[in-house]
Amino acid sequence: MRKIDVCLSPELIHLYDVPSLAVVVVDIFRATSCMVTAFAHGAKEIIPVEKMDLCSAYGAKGYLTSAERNGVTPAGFDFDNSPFSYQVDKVKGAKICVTTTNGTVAIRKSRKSPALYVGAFLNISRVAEALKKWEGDALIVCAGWKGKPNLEDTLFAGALIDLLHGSYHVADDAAMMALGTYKEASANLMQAVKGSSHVNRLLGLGIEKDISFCLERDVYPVLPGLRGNKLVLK
Ligand SMILES: O=C(O)[C@H](CS(=O)(=O)O)OP(=O)(O)O
Repeated sequence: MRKIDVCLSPELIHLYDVPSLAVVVVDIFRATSCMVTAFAHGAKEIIPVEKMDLCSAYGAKGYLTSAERNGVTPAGFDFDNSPFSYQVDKVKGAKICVTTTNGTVAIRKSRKSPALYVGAFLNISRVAEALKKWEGDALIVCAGWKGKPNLEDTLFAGALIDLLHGSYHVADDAAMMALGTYKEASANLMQAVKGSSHVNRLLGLGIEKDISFCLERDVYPVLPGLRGNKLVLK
């Protein structure tokens, strides 16, 4: 049977043979939740970049721009890092360039995967369907926070592995840990993330509604994936 593993932080990605694996990149709070929301509202493509000046350069070429560092958006960009900001008409048909603290770093480090998908609770069943069709092994890459693992991305990894029961074997301890953590928390994810470092940071910014929205399951049946340097709908 195929194997599925979890990379708990992009800092650990050198331990995995990414070019041979389908990869699901996840940054629940909030980059991949925003990307899924943007595609569900009609975005045509999203270019993830690591540097803010490159994001601005895409703006000069006609892209809408989204930037965030430490939860805050500097002046001069079109979107912040809230999924609610993408639920607007101007997203329809838009080409968007995005840079965030953690999520876009995880995507760049995973880009050699032959099948890279963007995952969130918002589209988790759609991602599971794609992995069921993939014929090889798979890896869930958690964006974490500045190189450290985090709870919410680990919970997503466990939830996805749970959905793939019978299709994939758990490959290693990180995947076992994610699955066990999710099973313990699944009855009330909001309760489970209370007190976690990322939730505390976001609460400090006054954005509690983002937290509960990003934990909702299967709101948007869309599957963003990487083609070249762009995320597009698969
Ligand atoms: O805006 C977010 O949710 C985070 C900000 S921070 O890293 O927690 O300060 O960025 P993301 O890249 O989406 O993790």
